[in-house]
Amino acid sequence: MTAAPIVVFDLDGTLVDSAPDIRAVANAVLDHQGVTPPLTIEETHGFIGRGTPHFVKCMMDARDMGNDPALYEALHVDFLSRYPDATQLTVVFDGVETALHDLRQGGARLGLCTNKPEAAARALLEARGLSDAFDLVLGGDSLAQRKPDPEPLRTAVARLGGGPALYVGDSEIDAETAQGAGIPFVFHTGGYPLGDPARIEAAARFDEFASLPALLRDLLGA
Ligand SMILES: O=C(O)COP(=O)(O)O
Ligand SMILES: [Mg+2]
Repeated sequence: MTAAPIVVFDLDGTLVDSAPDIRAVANAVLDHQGVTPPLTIEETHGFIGRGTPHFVKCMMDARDMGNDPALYEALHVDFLSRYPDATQLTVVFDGVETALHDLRQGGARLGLCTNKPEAAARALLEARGLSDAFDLVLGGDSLAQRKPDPEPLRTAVARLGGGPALYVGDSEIDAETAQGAGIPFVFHTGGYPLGDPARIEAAARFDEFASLPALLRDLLGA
């Protein structure tokens, strides 16, 4: 019997538009320090993708807050403490639930491999009724390495039992991660790509979740 296919998803910008919640967390942290002006949504989009340590550094740079390690640490701790409660402004992209359901019905094992901290990722899945959709969740702080290091994706696939796998993401970080892990990358073009989307190499690209199950089945030859 051949192994059931594995599909691993990124979270922010791939399954959900979470930038408004991430922006709200950042602005609560800035406000607590008395720093203005708040981050714009465009700035927020540009800082998402490499996890919270990178986000907080970008935020400090953008508001000329210097690079004192103690201040960075305090801001990061504050950011992490607020993050799991920030779920109200996040919108699940149209068709995600149905696509995940279809894939499971077709026998796929589904994983989540995000740079969002695991507690915040699990809280968001819970708040949006998506917890049961995944057999495995790895966050940016679940392992010693985070994306674009391929280790979290490799680990996700191994823990899901190994075999044919695809990675679905929205940024050059995800493309690099998939390439490093030797897993075909499927590019959701409606997220936070960071670099020029035209330069992101992918086995396939999509912007409508309704088309995803058939696209993935084609790629998997299933
Ligand atoms: O938290 C981030 O910076 C990005 O999260 P993602 O890996 O789900 O896109
Ligand atoms: Mg993403």
